[in-house]
Amino acid sequence: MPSSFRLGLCQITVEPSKDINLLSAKEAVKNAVSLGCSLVCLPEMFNCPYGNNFFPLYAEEFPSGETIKTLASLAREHSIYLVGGSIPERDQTNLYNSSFIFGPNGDLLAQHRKVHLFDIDIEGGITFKESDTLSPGNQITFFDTPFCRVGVAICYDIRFPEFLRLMALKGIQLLILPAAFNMTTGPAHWELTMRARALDNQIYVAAISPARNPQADYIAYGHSLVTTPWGEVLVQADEKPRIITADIDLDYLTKVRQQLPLLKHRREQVYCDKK
Ligand SMILES: NC(=O)CC(=O)C(=O)O
Repeated sequence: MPSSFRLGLCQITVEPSKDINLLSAKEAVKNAVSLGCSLVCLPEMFNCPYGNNFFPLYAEEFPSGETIKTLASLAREHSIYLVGGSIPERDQTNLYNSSFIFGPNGDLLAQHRKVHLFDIDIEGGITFKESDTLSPGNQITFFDTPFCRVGVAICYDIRFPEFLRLMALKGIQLLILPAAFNMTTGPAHWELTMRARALDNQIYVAAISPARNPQADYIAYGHSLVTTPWGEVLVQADEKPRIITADIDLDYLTKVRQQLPLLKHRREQVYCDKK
């Protein structure tokens, strides 16, 4: 099993046109591959502006949707693992915020439906209610590669430590998080939350945002980043369209876990004790 590999994060701008978004995604994935990446990731809602008025209009069904077919053929064409950010997915009468993950032969390896819906109302900041149009998923998601076990969650899911701990206990070593924090929560919590989840689970965390688009109703923060199992930021973009890469080193992860054995030192019985 190779002990390191290169990860590519495609921070593309999301426009009102789905066609333009698919072209940007294709171009960015091609560029990430030319930089030597074998696992490539796109942002949350990369084919659709982030808004309840857009989700039903841009939603696609598996496997016939245009974006879904594009992702499968991109993975096959470049022979890569592709975490297809997320898109609005229609399944009968429900809509989900879903990530489709494809392997090097273009087969679907996993699908994650955002579990924690972003229903918030921050005074002087931002109000959003995903549950006006979306339904929640109900499970954790991970898949295996020749390099390591990879977990996938979407944006607000990262704020729930119990959820990430479940994934860590299933053996994930890298979390891929398509995400779109905003101009209120991004500056306050983006880096802190990614570093905290990486540190407490001793995993790599890669969070992929859309580039900041000041014309959008919902303005994404940008700053896609990768953190190490030690809680450091390995690489971070600014707010512009960028491709960033990171070499994920599984020997380093093992060393951190050996020297500071947090997962082994858990006292589950104490945590479950009901007084
Ligand atoms: N957009 C989200 O799902 C989450 C977010 O912006 C935040 O947690 O902050």
